[in-house]
Amino acid sequence: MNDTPLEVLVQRLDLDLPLPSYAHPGDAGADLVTTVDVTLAPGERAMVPTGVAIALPEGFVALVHPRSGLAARHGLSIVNTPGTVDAGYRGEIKVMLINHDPREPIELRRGDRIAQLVIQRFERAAFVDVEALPESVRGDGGYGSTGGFRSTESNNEQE
Ligand SMILES: O=c1ccn([C@H]2C[C@H](O)[C@@H](COP(=O)(O)OP(=O)(O)OP(=O)(O)O)O2)c(=O)[nH]1
Ligand SMILES: [Mg+2]
Repeated sequence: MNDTPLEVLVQRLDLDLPLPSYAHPGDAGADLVTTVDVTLAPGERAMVPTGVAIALPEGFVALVHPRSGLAARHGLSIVNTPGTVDAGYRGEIKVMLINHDPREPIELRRGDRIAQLVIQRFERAAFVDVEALPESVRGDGGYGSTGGFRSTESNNEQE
């Protein structure tokens, strides 16, 4: 891993709240907080503001990922996980939270860490229109073609 961090400009739209921050050295995700109190009923979703806008360098994307602890403990996730923040986006980063718990509401307080931002390089593709694709070993097998949980399981109706 490159030791020099990538410089990302952050505009704090709420100066009482912190910049995105990594909990440990080497972490991939920098935590984002909510600027508002919000309660999510079971099954409910909400677009939650984080109080930050960023300017990514060209060729980078920021992905908004759920936090696994909140998912495991409370069933909190993100509807469009991972959310995609484009390099050209200058608006506030928002997180489309969802409460997957069937029974318990989730109460979030302003300043709570609700999601994490992972910054990555990406490739831009030139999409080339062709009539046929090169062959591959997998071919068009998918959607469980290799079996289920155990590799011994029968995997399709042809067997
Ligand atoms: O979790 C997210 C996902 C997206 N965005 C912002 C940044 C992103 O650059 C913009 C557009 O996101 P996306 O391309 O995923 O949404 P879309 O429905 O395709 O909207 P658009 O037509 O604006 O591209 O919304 C967020 O703040 N949080
Ligand atoms: Mg889009």
